[in-house]
Amino acid sequence: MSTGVLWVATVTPTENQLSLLRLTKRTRRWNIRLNSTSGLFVSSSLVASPSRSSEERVYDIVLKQAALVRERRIGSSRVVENLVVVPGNRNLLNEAYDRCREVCAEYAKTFYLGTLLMTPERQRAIWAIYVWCRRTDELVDGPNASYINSTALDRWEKRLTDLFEGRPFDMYDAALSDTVSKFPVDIQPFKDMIEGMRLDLRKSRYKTFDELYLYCYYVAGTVGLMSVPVVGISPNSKASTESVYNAALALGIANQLTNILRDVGEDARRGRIYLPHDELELAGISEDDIIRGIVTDKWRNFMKGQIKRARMFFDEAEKGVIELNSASRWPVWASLVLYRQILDAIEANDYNNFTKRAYVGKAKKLLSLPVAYARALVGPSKLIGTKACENLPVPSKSLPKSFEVPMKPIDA
Ligand SMILES: CC(C)=CCC/C(C)=C/CC/C(C)=C/CC/C(C)=C/[C@@H]1[C@@H](COP(=O)(O)OP(=O)(O)O)[C@]1(C)CC/C=C(\C)CC/C=C(\C)CCC=C(C)C
Ligand SMILES: [Mn+2]
Repeated sequence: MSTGVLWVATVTPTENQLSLLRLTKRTRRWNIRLNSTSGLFVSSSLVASPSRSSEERVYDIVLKQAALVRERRIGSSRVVENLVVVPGNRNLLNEAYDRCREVCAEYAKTFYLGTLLMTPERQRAIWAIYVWCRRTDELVDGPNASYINSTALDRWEKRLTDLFEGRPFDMYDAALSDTVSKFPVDIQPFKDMIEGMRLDLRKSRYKTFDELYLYCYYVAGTVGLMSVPVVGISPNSKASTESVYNAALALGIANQLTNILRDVGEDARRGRIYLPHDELELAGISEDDIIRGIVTDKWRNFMKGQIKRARMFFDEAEKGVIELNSASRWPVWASLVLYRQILDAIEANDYNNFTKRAYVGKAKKLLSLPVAYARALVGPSKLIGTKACENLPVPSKSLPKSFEVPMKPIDA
């Protein structure tokens, strides 16, 4: 493959040829699509699905997750068979969480640092969720990936159901089993992440942004939905639960779009293109151009549009971070600020994401932490979204406005 060749096109597009991004409230939430007026791009989501767009379908899941948590139908009442906390088990559980901490500290150093500000119960829970996500991703991306098929993923899902029912298979599962018994975390986003891995096994091209959006939800938006019940919503928040979940989903999507844009060359070498084919076509970029890895003005312009879209998802996510519990805001801000900087790094590399890895240097990372900290000092002040729950006749005791306190003491 002729990688590393930098070719600069002589044609410079005018500003109005660059993609514009629009925020429409068609479905009560954002519908980010590339503008068709320039002739470079079309809206992909509606072209692809004559029925309901992925955004609409995913939004239904968001609503359901928010409702489940509001009604407190998940989490605290679950029966945990094998994890009845007797004195001996408490040590085992501590050890299980400790292993999760080690994995997190090893694989996600900066993020791990951020979690240290959270309450001990929350950090342990986030480590356990992190480890499960990392292991799930490793199934299809790790050293044993070539042995993984849908049957293996079915087995992994069976293990997931078991651990949610209090029958963990190993130590890491035991930590998560304990976490999901203490925090109102639902199984659906976990199942959906496995679905994303299934999709990854059978699909290597995405026709439209609508298709890509669904993939991003599966592998990353789900992380946002899993995390909110643990990081918790501030007791001072006046925002609706849905709007916070929506922001969390947006953060996952933004992170994954960023991942994709950073790894275009690497993914293409693995035979995968996670970019909307219709948008590539309209930009005049062929698959072959991507495989050959040539940076042209067409490519730069295409990338500008994609980066702009990813940033809009980050902006959407920002609105929700301020609504989170004070102690959880710092790690979330830190992860948001650091990930978003990868987009700056792609720009700094003159959009050569074929052969140059966009990364945030150590110094920049360290500088970002106090920035994130300062941002985390700002808590909820304004209303975001509609307060749908306000009109519901719910007894106040059963409606946790925040999850400041875990459902029951961790080692009780
Ligand atoms: C209101 C509001 C904004 C709340 C915040 C909600 C929240 C905490 C969201 C977290 C979002 C987040 C960190 C998403 C991760 C998205 C991601 C990068 C997914 C990656 C998928 C596959 O990627 P790919 O294979 O293409 O790339 P790699 O080369 O493999 O990287 C993942 C790798 C899936 C697995 C995800 C993880 C291992 C990360 C899991 C992280 C957590 C559970 C911690 C989140 C918590 C905090 C406090 C940031
Ligand atoms: Mn991966």
